[in-house]
Amino acid sequence: MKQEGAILVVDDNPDILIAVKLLLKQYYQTVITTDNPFDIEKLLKEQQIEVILLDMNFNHDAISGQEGFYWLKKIITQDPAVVVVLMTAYSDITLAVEAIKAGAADFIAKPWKNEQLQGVVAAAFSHAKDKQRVNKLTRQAQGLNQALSNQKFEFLGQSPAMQTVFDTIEKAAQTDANILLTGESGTGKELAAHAIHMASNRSAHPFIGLDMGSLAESLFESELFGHKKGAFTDAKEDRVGHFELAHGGTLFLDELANLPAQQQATLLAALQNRQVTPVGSAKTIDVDIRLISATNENLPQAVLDNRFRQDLLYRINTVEIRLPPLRERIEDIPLLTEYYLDYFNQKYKRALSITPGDLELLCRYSWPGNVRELAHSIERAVILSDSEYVDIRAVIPADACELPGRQISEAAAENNHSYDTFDLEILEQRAVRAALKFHQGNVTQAAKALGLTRGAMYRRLERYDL
Ligand SMILES: Nc1ncnc2c1ncn2[C@@H]1O[C@H](COP(=O)(O)OP(=O)(O)OP(=O)(O)O)[C@@H](O)[C@H]1O
Repeated sequence: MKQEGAILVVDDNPDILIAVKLLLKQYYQTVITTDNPFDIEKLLKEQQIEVILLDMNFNHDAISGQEGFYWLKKIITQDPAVVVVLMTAYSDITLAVEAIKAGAADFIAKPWKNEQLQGVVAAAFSHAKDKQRVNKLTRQAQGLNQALSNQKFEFLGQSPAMQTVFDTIEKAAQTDANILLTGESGTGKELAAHAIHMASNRSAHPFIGLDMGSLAESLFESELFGHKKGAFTDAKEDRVGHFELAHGGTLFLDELANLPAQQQATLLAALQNRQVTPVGSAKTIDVDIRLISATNENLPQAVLDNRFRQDLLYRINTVEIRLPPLRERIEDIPLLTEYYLDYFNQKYKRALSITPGDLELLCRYSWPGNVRELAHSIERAVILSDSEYVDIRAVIPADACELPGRQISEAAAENNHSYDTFDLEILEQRAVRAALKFHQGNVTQAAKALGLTRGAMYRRLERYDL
């Protein structure tokens, strides 16, 4: 079987070109030849070339090898990943050393034995593959660092609605299916995307997110597919696109509902072909990604309104997961409150608690900004508090505090405990411990909260060895 990849042979002698081609095409998929070194630049732009066999003298009678050095430098500047082997009829050891110092991988003297040429080309090829691998890894690592530096929270929930979400995530994560996450802003779509990635067999590879909503139209292709240096005025360096960064891993495209028609078509083509072409390059790059998309819009409606391509919707929503708004799962509010109170207590070096009355307020409020708003409200409350308790009234809208209340949300309170036992003695012991913790060891207050006299409380402390 022939090895994948391409070799370019550049020599002004047509007999040599024919001889090398006949030999190498038995082993390599693509062997290109040219007698004109001015073709090199164009050929390198048009396709991926791993190895170049380069003559050192192109003018008749030239023997210094200077031309070979000139073209060698040009090639290395244009594509540092290409491996160059220099050839000359007038070999001498000094030239060989100089060529290698100038960046050639090897040097071969004409006339050569076929086995010798084959050996040198095979070594150059494996060197080229290594270079490509290192290049790709370096570029992925840059993207990874960026992705990892984002602070991520735990993805929590104990309501039945969230249990369904977790179950679907677990099932879908094992497959390579494209997943569409829907739900209002702040319901946790990005956290869900992370959770899917971490539960998948792509978790050792990058998770790369891109917010399409904040992407300037002119940067769309460059951000997604990358660009070559000089492709447009601001392209000062080569840039790796998000598709390529996510190779082997997960690409998360957030807020993709408002893409203009042209960009929808471009995105669809990349997803269908599993290939991208950086701006300013003619070479395509194969990409292996799992796509997770997110939107807070109703995409089927957008299709009916002719704002979103139906074929793109079918491509991205193999599995659809809806993140329910927080007001549909108030059972999650106590758990989330406890988590964020802990988190911000640590962050701001405080030890604040929340009163049952304030927890009730949180459970009654409708949270239009969902969990993000809850987390921000708790952070503000921690920052503003002067006492040992957070003051929720100071951070949620005044009219929300005046709502006729259920007493502390019963659903919330009940679901905050998952019963692994109904043994009353064990439950009582846990309640006593929890009350003590809540009142920071103050026995009188804990007894009052439990509806016990101080005497009854002390008997229980003794019985449970607390
Ligand atoms: N289930 C959850 N558990 C813990 N925190 C959560 C949860 N859901 C959301 N959050 C919090 O809310 C914030 C917003 O979540 P996320 O960015 O995932 O929402 P989103 O649905 O992607 O929002 P948008 O549509 O605005 O991009 C997170 O940073 C996190 O603090």
